[in-house]
Amino acid sequence: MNVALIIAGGSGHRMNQDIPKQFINIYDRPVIVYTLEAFQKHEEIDAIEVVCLDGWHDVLRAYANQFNITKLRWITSGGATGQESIRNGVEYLRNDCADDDIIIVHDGIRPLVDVSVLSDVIAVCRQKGNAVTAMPYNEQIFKIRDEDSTCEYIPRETLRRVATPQAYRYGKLRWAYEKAFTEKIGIYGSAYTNTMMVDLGETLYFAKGSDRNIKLTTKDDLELFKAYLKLEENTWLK
Ligand SMILES: C[C@](O)(CO)[C@H](O)COP(=O)(O)O
Repeated sequence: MNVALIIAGGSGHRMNQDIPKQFINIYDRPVIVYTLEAFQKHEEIDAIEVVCLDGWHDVLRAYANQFNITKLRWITSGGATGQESIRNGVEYLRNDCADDDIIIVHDGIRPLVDVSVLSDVIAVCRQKGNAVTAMPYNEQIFKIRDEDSTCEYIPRETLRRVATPQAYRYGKLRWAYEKAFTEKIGIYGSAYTNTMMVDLGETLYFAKGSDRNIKLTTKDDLELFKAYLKLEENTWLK
C-alpha cells in the first residue's frame, strides 16, 4: 500500500494571516485541497492521512467531502514542532500499515506537486528503500564568516536541494522516529525526516524534484502560486 502523509499542522505565523496558510483560499479552493487533489488523482496512491492543526479537523473533513477527496482516511493532530507532527502521523498508522508499505511524506503547503514527481519518488523508494525529491542548485552558495562577509563557498555541483515529497518504508520510518525521540537525535531546530535519517546514519536516495513544487511560506509565494495556476489555465485553454 502507498500512503500519503500530508503535514498540515502549522499555524502559518510567517505569513501574518489569521487563517493558517494551508487553509487560505486561492481562487475557488483552499491550498490544502490543491495538495490533496494531487494525491487523489495519482493512481498509485491508496490512502491519505493528514496531520492537521487542532480546531481545523472538521473543516478539513468538510472540504474533503466537498472536493471529493475519497482517499482521505485519517486525520490526526500535529505536535509542537514539525518533527513531532510527522512522528504523530507515523504512529497513528501503526494498526493500519505494514512495515513494507510506502509512506510518502509531503508538506500540505506544497500544492503544485505533480504526477511525475510522485511517480518517481514512489519508484525510487520501491527500488532503494527510500527516496527524497531533489534538485540541483543554480546559484553559488557561500558560507557566512559573519553577517557581513564570507571567504568560503561550497561548489554547487556537490549540492542538492531536497524537498517533499519524500518516501520511506513504514517499518523504517517508525523505527527512526522512535529512536530519534528516545535518543534525542535529529529532532531539533529545522530538522525534518530527511535530516533525521542522515543523523541516524541512513543513506538517502534522490528522486526527481521540480522547481514548480514551491513551498508556500511567504505572501510572495502565494502570488507565485496564483501565477502558476493562471499559467496552467491558459495552457489548457489553448
Ligand atoms: C523538505 C523540507 O525542505 C525539509 O528538507 C521541508 O519542506 C521543510 O519544512 P519546514 O516546515 O520549512 O521546516
